[in-house]
Amino acid sequence: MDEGPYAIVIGMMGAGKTRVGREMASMLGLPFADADIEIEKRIGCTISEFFASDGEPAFRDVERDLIDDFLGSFGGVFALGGGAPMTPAVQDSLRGYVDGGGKLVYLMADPAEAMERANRGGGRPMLDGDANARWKALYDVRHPVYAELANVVVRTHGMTPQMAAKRMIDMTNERTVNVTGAGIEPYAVEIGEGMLGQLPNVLGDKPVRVALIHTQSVRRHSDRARTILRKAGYDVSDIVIPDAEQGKTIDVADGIWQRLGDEGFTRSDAVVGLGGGACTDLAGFVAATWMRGVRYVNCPTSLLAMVDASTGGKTGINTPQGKNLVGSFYTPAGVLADLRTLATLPNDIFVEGLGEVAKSGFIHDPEILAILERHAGELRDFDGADFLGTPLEDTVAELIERTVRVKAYHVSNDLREAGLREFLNYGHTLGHAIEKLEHFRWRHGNAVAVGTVFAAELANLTGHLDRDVVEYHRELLSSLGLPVSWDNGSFDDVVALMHKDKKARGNTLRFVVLDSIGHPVHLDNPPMDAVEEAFERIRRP
Ligand SMILES: NC(=O)c1ccc[n+]([C@@H]2O[C@H](COP(=O)([O-])OP(=O)(O)OC[C@H]3O[C@@H](n4cnc5c(N)ncnc54)[C@H](O)[C@@H]3O)[C@@H](O)[C@H]2O)c1
Ligand SMILES: O=C(O)C(=O)C[C@@H](O)[C@H](O)[C@H](O)COP(=O)(O)O
Repeated sequence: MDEGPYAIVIGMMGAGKTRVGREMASMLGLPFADADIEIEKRIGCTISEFFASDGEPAFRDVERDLIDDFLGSFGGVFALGGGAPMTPAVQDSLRGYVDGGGKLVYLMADPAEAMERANRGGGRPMLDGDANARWKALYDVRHPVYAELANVVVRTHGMTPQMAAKRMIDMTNERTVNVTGAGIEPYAVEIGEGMLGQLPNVLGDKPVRVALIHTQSVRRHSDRARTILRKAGYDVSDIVIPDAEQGKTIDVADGIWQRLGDEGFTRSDAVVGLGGGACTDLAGFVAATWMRGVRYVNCPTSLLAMVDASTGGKTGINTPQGKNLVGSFYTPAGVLADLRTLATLPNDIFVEGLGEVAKSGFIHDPEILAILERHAGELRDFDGADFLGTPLEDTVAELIERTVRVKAYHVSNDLREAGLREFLNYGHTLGHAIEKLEHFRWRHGNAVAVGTVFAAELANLTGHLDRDVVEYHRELLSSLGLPVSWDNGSFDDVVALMHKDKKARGNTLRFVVLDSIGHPVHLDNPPMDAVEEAFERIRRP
């Protein structure tokens, strides 16, 4: 969300909207505004006086106008009066705010505490008479409306204002995408700071032993996960695998099967994969195969794993012949994308992940492309050490959520890749060949980026795509620091590898190309001279 309040706080009188909202704003270094205070400035008297002179309907009109003004122009934390969300026009505005990515926080205090605070000092026209009875009656009417409108609910019982503000910040950073569909046990992809803390909730109480599979490079995060798991009472086996594609092999899987056997892992035990996409692919493969399938949770720590690899249940390993040639569709019990892990992610690996983000924009969500365009410079200069708590974190969280939504849409409708899901493979037909020919020294997201330019060229040569969209691929990807050309292999070698692509059928090569942005189509068996010419075009820098 680029414009409008960072967060809007709603809730009952006395819930602490002003106190906690102000605290939250100050922690974030943002301005704070309270609608009631702003209204008093606008009407030139107290709200009680205005109620007495003009009545509640006139007050609600002023309130509605002011809220609309602030929705369009105020960038901080905005607390509304308790009755504001009851006005239908305000409800419409708040729904629009949430639909546009806004965070509408329902601050829920303990009723006794809230009543006591609401009564303190008087001056609340809505509580005239028996204040507690009035508060309760209002609560009965307002609570369902608040709960329906808000996309974040924060319970503050027993918390200091500082604790509640911190909780609001953590919760407003959380985003959830649900994956459902035929053949899928529904699960959630939870995105936000501190998500690793949810591991015990997602694993549940059936597993006694948990295999925590990770690489050395994410030790800091796996240490945290191990502590969380041990505190929750699990018997944790810490399993370190070789980094990146070296971990996606049958030998590594075999080593883990041996350990699981030696350590008495049963069918009710579980696997946690914590790391980049290579690690989550391997961990998922182990989970899918151990005793024909045990529960597993993915904790992606790279951008690419957060936006793509951790969701959808494609698990697998490479073989000497090619990429991901052995594996299964096996759905995780949950995905916890803890943004804190990005603090250690090197710049080049973050940028690589943007390749899959852009792919999802090209095939399905043009708003992703618009966000990438608007923030290209900041994204290209990503520095994990200086990332958390910045506006860039919010941008990245939105990109992750949107990209996971694209993935969830395709996976939910076609888990086993009978057709629709193949669109997620945009750019991969050449991309996987490049990775293999480069002996995996080229990163996956970089290879996919070049692969999307190749697919765009092929679409242009076969009459699907206008030239300017091909050039748009090059411009956008280059602006993000991604490669758009590759010249380190022969056409014959590339074609031989393309025949091993999982979209190929018999001797037929199959590609995903675009008709226009957001409209992918299948392209089966295109003329080989067009494939070769598209390849020639991506060889030129
Ligand atoms: N299953 C799927 O649907 C799917 C989708 C896309 C990609 N993939 C697979 O994912 C892999 C690519 O994923 P990737 O780009 O994450 O590569 P990767 O797993 O090789 O990770 C990249 C590097 O970053 C390191 N790293 C990861 N998180 C880190 C962190 N927070 N701090 C420091 N270092 C960190 C890793 O150890 C590794 O060295 C490929 O094998 C690809 O085939 C699978
Ligand atoms: O989830 C999918 O389906 C994808 O194709 C997502 C791809 O981005 C991803 O790289 C996937 O691992 C490729 O799968 P493969 O079947 O082509 O090996």
